[in-house]
Amino acid sequence: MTDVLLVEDDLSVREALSQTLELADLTVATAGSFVAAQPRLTRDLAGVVVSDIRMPGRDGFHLLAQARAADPDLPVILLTGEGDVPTAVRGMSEGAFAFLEKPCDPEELVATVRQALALRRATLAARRERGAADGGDAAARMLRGVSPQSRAMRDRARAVARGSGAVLVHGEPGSGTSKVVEVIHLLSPRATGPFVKRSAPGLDADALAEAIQLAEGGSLLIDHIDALSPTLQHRLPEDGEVRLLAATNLDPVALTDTLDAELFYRLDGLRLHIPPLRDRPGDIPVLFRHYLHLACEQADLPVPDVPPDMQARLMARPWPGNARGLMNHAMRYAMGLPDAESGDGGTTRAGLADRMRAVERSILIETLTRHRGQATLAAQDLELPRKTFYDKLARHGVKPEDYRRD
Ligand SMILES: Nc1ncnc2c1ncn2[C@@H]1O[C@H](COP(=O)(O)OP(=O)(O)OP(=O)(O)O)[C@@H](O)[C@H]1O
Repeated sequence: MTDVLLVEDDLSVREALSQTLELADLTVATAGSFVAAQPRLTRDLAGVVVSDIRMPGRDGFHLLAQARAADPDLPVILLTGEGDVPTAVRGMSEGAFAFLEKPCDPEELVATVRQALALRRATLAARRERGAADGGDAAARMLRGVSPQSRAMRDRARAVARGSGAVLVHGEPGSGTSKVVEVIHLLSPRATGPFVKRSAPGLDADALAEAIQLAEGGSLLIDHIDALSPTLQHRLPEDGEVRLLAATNLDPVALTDTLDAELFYRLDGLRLHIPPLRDRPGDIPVLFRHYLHLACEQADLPVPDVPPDMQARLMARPWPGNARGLMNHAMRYAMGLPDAESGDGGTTRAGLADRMRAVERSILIETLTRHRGQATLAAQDLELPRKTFYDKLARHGVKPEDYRRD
């Protein structure tokens, strides 16, 4: 398998670069021209491309265009003469992954290639995953991610679902704890029974009793179990009619402070941990693209390109809000809004009117979703007269009944 396809017409430079890469344990295939490289530029190429710009005949820009035509996600690193800023700017605007000046600093070359390769591997794994997800189970369909951690998490969810005792899912805020709990229910023999979800903060005895009744034959999720009052901890369902599934954003060790020992050990029997997104960067491009597609679909906007260098930057960020933070970021990107976290100017793909329209549409949908499709409540929430609200819905082709949940 090739890690790097190196395209360089000068034999001595080609050999020197090859050696640098091979010393870093990278597998290199070489080509002396565009024509020699062309047949290898395919969607399946498991490596990345490093190419000189100035070559007799078709140059590095032709090669970049050819690579992007074969696969827009294929990272291409271009090499140019010292101080050639206009060429570098052109290369980046045409979608190069990175630009390096010759003679290359070996460390910088290797680091850039490794970064591009990590992205390439994540892209190819995501494609395989997408192929496998069609027709897969709830874990494959609902829990996106191609990292080994995500695979292990899906397997663990399947194993936990087969059990019958209470379950504890823990992970940082926004990492997907409630989503994973839902998947566990859907994979369990109780999948045909109800799935009832209640959040511990603010839950009182009557509401809990009602939830237990509703969940008969199915599962009850108590989200943020750490906030459940001591009295209610004794009123949770016993194993039997209702399966208790709990989620928390705390470390289980901290739960011993707030949970009754008996409940703690009951939950401790089947535990599942969701690693933070920063520990599984391979999942970032997949999740980002997934949410970008959803956001564009919702706002009725064309799906923008996600250039490889942007994907690499996303992978390098710490994502304190985990999957939820990434999802918000994808929504903002879809609408061409500035990036709140990195402070850059964002994109200006759509004109102001289009972006305002997209924002309005997404606020209408979000409000309707929150009020479970009840137009009157949504209109009140947005402080709009009913008629104005309905006019806006009609203009955006949004139907309240699509958001109704009973
Ligand atoms: N692996 C994943 N694939 C697809 N979507 C995911 C994944 N993990 C999380 N999400 C999405 O991220 C968002 C946050 O997930 P969820 O609400 O389950 O997080 P949480 O840990 O319960 O957060 P909190 O406890 O802060 O409310 C949801 O919209 C969820 O669908």
